Amino acid sequence: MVRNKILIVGLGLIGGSLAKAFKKCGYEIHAYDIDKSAIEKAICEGVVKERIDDLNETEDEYAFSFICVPVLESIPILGKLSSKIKNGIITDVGSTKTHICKYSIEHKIANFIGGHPMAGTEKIGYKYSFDELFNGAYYFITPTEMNRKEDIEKLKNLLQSIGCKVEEVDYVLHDKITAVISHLPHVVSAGLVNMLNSNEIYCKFAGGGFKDITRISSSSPKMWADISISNKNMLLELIDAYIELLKNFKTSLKSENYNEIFNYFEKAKIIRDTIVSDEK
Ligand SMILES: NC(=O)c1ccc[n+]([C@@H]2O[C@H](COP(=O)([O-])OP(=O)(O)OC[C@H]3O[C@@H](n4cnc5c(N)ncnc54)[C@H](O)[C@@H]3O)[C@@H](O)[C@H]2O)c1
Ligand SMILES: O=C(O)C(=O)C[C@]1(C(=O)O)C=C[C@@H](O)C=C1
Repeated sequence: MVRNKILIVGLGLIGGSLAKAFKKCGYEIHAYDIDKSAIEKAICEGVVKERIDDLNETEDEYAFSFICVPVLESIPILGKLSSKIKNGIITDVGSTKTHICKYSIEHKIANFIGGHPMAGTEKIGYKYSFDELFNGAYYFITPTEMNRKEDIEKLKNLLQSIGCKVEEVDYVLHDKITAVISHLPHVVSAGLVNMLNSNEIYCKFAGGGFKDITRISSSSPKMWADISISNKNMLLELIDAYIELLKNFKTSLKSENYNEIFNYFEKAKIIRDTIVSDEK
């Protein structure tokens, strides 16, 4: 294992941004992607040193290997990598953690530690990646009983070196938190856009408010289909709770209960203003 070598599998928005941030810190980056053009671009830019053509041939030479592909693709890749990489730490960036952590426990992959940066954009692919994406962002890691304390510390140190605020959390709790603050909002945002049904008049006049609440609907459909399936049970519960909330609003509106309607908006304003004022 070489201390300064990092393997990135999936050189898209997140993998590319990690590669750029680690390269800036002096690491040598090797990368694998089914889209070879992304890697060729990164080699031309001097971000990636070497393209890996076949994961089955991966050498056990990386201090860290990051799996940065859509979540349903991540598990077979972890299977392949873990049969080759025995010394370095393997981690991922997937938006859900239960599936992959359970897989690592069932297959006794003690050098795998789940991870997930709470930073991203609605853009897709390496060309939109940038080295500052994770600077100042929360980054969940979801260690399990199997992991060695020193590996957890090594991963934390690496992530802190690129500016992340690392939070250790249980993988089931992780999927609950992200279902509330990320997965349901993406389902709702896409729903609002789908309500327009490509109607020309609605699309023409959609203004700032609509664009703000639906920015994230320009994200990768593959990434969000994978996340939805992977966090199905949490998401189903939340969709029920959200429908209930809308039903209550509907009842207040039908009866023109002004106080209830006012409270619905006031409560939201108070909570959101707190979240936004906490941002640095
Ligand atoms: N975009 C975000 O805001 C965000 C934030 C945090 C975490 N994530 C997670 O990061 C991961 C990657 O998302 P992204 O936004 O970088 O997506 P992306 O589409 O920009 O990049 C994914 C890359 O993986 C490659 N890829 C896909 N399947 C592959 C396979 N089987 N083998 C090798 N390469 C493959 C694609 O060619 C692409 O280059 C996802 O698991 C997502 O849940 C995304
Ligand atoms: O800012 C965005 O575009 C995002 O959607 C980023 C976002 C999020 O929902 O906050 C998306 C998925 C991730 O797993 C983490 C971050």
